[in-house]
Amino acid sequence: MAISLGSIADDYTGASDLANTLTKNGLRTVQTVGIPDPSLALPDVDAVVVSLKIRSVPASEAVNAATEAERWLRQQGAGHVLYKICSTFDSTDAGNIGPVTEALSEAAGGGGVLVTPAFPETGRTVYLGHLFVGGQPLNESPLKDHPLNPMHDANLVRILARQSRGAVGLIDLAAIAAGPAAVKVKLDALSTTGVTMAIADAIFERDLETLGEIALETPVSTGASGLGLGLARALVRSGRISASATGEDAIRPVGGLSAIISGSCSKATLRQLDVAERLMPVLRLDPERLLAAGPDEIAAAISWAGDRISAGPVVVAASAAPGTVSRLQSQYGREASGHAIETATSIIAAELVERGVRRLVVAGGETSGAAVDRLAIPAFLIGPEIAPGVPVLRTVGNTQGDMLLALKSGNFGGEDFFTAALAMMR
Ligand SMILES: Nc1ncnc2c1ncn2[C@@H]1O[C@H](COP(=O)(O)OP(=O)(O)OP(=O)(O)O)[C@@H](O)[C@H]1O
Ligand SMILES: O=C(O)[C@@H](O)C(=O)CO
Repeated sequence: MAISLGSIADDYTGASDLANTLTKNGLRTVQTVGIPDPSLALPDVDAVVVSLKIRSVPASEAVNAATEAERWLRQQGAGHVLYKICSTFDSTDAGNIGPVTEALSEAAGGGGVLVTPAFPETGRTVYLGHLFVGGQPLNESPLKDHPLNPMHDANLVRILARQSRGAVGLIDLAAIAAGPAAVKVKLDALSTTGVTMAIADAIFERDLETLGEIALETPVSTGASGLGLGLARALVRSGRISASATGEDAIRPVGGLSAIISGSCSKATLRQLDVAERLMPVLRLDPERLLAAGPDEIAAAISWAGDRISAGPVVVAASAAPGTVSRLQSQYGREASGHAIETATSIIAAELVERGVRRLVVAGGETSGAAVDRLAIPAFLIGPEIAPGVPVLRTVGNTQGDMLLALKSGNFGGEDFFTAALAMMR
């Protein structure tokens, strides 16, 4: 297998979002969970997205995991490696976007790296280095209340500079509108002044097509699904790939029971849970009790779900509104509470799979990572799209047999997302 494009995703929902975009743009794509064991038979594909869980870990850990994945992707033939970050630039002043991007670039011999989280299909645009989420600057959007990385600055040049060793520049919309040659001139000019990473503006898909063409000439880029779209279209335009992917094969029915697990506290997920409550049984976990009386609260949730699940899908959610989340965090600490809740939701997910769940929806990037790790699923084939950024996934090499999953990024999906997902997972 020689692949054309490699990607390292900093969380699992982000990986499936990117894999969805690559598939929609014609690239046969597989999503692996970490670096796959050599014994895992992967299908013949154009692109591999390695899912890591490195968005909220210490920077040195993220750098080590990402550089190891980069080495493996190069061994598979990847000429270009995209570091997939969140379209809302989820990170803190300690990292990890800057440190990982710099490490990947150094491993590939250096040179200026294009960085853009723009993903216009989901309302993420970048103008003069400022990230907008829908109509709001990042720091006024719901991301200001994110449980793990509250975003209080919309200026990506500033944010990236705070977490990086090298200088950060800007490639503005004027350069991008002038086409690939102008972007290349600007990137080269910035590199000669010592800039190692350049935030690139992008508002429309055509901007990302321009960026994709130039990124493909470099060994490494950093961005969200929008840049993936640009790279995929550039590969197809160049004739290196024949755009044959459809995703239909991945959606063959698996049967079994179905369940939804949510640890996402994003505004979109909270609304989706309210809507689901009218249609199916929803258990709201008590996070306070989860932290104080962990195993008992987990056992009670498993028993509640076990009593209902043969009659239809059930939802188990730790999700709460920003005020409740910050009260819990001030009592137990941000990382400790997040980690304890992820552990609880992943145990509940695994127990439900033990009891026959084969169709599983998980909401939240960290929550999905913890659940998929506990289930020890090695890889996914990418099926059709449920909502922008969220495909149906079919397990590859899963010891429990074939399962269908949907890993939903917190802010993605319409208010009926959960029923829409289950309707596509038979
Ligand atoms: N009630 C709660 N109080 C405090 N933290 C919570 C609560 N419920 C869930 N969490 C934690 O909040 C974090 C939510 O992060 P997660 O990445 O899963 O969702 P998200 O941020 O909405 O999704 P994404 O990263 O895909 O946008 C997790 O660490 C989870 O354990
Ligand atoms: O890019 C996005 O917004 C998502 O794929 C994601 O990474 C959220 O966790």
